[in-house]
Amino acid sequence: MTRIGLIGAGGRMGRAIAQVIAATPDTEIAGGVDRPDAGANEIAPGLQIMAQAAVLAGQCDVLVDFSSPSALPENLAAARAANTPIVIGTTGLEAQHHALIDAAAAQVAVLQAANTSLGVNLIGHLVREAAARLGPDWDIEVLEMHHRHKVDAPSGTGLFLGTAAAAGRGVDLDQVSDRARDGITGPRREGHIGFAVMRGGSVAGDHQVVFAGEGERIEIGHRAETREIFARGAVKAALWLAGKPAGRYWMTDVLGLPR
Ligand SMILES: NC(=O)C1=CN([C@@H]2O[C@H](COP(=O)(O)OP(=O)(O)OC[C@H]3O[C@@H](n4cnc5c(N)ncnc54)[C@H](O)[C@@H]3O)[C@@H](O)[C@H]2O)C=CC1
Ligand SMILES: O=C(O)C1=N[C@H](C(=O)O)C[C@H](O)C1
Repeated sequence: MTRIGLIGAGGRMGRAIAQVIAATPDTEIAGGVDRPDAGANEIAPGLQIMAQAAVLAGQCDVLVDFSSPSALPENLAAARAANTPIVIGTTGLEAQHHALIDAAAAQVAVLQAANTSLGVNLIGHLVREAAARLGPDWDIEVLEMHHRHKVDAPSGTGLFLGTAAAAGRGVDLDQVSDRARDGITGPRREGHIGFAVMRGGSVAGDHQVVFAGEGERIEIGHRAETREIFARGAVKAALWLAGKPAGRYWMTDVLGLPR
């Protein structure tokens, strides 16, 4: 039996993951953590949501964190103190968060993934391949749309796909990223990777990478029809990570895809 501790348990993903755990053999919810003021009381009948990740970390085999970037330092500290592996699905992470993840991964198993679905991780590979094979005269744009409640932009997945495209070209995304265009922008900057963001309704997550050449266009995309696909991937990742030695792992390791 693998006991999973859920951080962000009262949120949309926390609740979706709890449902997948309940339907997965030999897996159970050890408990859940959320902000005391979030208004969520029970993660499942009789299983109270608690406030401290440090307590939960000592009661489970693996932590799964879909909460907020501001919670990450405390969650990583809890994982380290209890020597409990942790899956991080939270997005909106910045350089300082990745530095904390790297430091934690020296001591405990950490898997961070902006998107835990099979489909997105597969297209990440296809995008890198396409970018590597197409010349610099093919302009690359990343488009994404999400539900009206999403708080970070571009999405973690959009940035993951942009990073894959940049890696295919052998460049650093930070050096070539165009995140916002407004007003008299001037012509497109050669070699840059653009991002366009839409928010509205209940969209679970749409992503498209467009390679625009002279007279033709290639589009590699993915549409999430339900957040259950992320929840299934998160549980799969947790079961894979439980018991692993310290290190930084990737969703591609779980899915048997090239890194
Ligand atoms: N990796 C993936 O495949 C996916 C990642 N996400 C990401 O997961 C995160 C959560 O998404 P949703 O569930 O839609 O958001 P949500 O807002 O519904 O849930 C987040 C939960 O975390 C809780 N939380 C916030 N700060 C906390 C803290 N300091 N300690 C404990 N709990 C805290 C909130 O109270 C809330 O209940 C976002 O960053 C989102 O982008 C979402 C879907 C898929
Ligand atoms: O907030 C969401 O909902 C999602 N967030 C992740 C992201 O930022 O890429 C993954 C998925 O697209 C849904």
